[in-house]
Amino acid sequence: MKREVINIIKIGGKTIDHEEKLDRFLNSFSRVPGQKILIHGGGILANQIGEKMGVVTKFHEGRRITNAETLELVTMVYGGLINKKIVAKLQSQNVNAIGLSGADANLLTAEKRVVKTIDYGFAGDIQKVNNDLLQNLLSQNLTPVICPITHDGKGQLLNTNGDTIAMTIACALQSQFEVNLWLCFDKKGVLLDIKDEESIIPQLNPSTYAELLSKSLIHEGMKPKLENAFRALESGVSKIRIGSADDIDLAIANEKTGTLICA
Ligand SMILES: Nc1ncnc2c1ncn2[C@@H]1O[C@H](COP(=O)(O)OP(=O)(O)O)[C@@H](O)[C@H]1O
Ligand SMILES: CC(=O)N[C@@H](CCC(=O)OP(=O)(O)O)C(=O)O
Repeated sequence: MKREVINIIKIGGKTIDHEEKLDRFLNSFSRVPGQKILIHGGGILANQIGEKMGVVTKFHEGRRITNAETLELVTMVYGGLINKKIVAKLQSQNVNAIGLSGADANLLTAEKRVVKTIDYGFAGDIQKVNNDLLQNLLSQNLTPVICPITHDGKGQLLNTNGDTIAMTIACALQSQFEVNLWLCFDKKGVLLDIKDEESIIPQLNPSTYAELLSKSLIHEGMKPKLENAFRALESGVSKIRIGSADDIDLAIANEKTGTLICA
């Protein structure tokens, strides 16, 4: 039986931070046909508001080290300001969006990350996705808009990378849907030379990815993005692309755009 297509799209901080870019993207998103889910980050705005509040956070390999104060900041910024702003903008485009964190209706249960080498603080690794909830919302024509805050089921909120949330939801839904996962960011794709915006790599497979890593051509936020993209591929997600939020129209129209992640 042919499975229904679902588009799972993630946008990052540099789109959210730019009002015009965000509006342009949401306009395109509102035209994406069929079932869809939007996952957003917001790292840049969290940094900016944090600076005003005197909360400065550190990163390790593209992931935020989240102490108690930072957790309060990101909960307010991701779960409050950004999530509600996006939902309101989508409502104005006649998309019946519903804003959620991982704690809402137990959408995403996570465990505090424990690694020997570094203390990430209140960073969460996702354990479980509430598939039934997502299916339920989608069947009522609601469009989930998910922020990068999860919970441990014992009252503790956790901060989880937005790309990781998109990947995990894509993997969880791929047994029921034909999943298209789009990780959108500020460049037109994964670049061979970060200084050359046109040096887009059209396709990446595990061996070309390993080569880029060995040549140190993947830095900062691109690391978790690609780690997540390849994990989705291993789990059988059918189509994964990394590209610009400006090109989502092209991507949905099946035009070749950005970087395709393939086996
Ligand atoms: N090879 C690469 N190709 C493209 N971008 C890269 C590459 N290596 C590092 N980057 C950086 O990764 C950034 C994307 O990560 P990030 O800022 O975390 O995105 P987002 O917030 O949208 O998830 C790009 O803006 C770029 O500065
Ligand atoms: C643990 C962790 O790193 N969480 C991320 C969540 C936000 C995010 O993913 O934002 P972008 O998509 O804009 O980068 C953070 O706080 O930066």
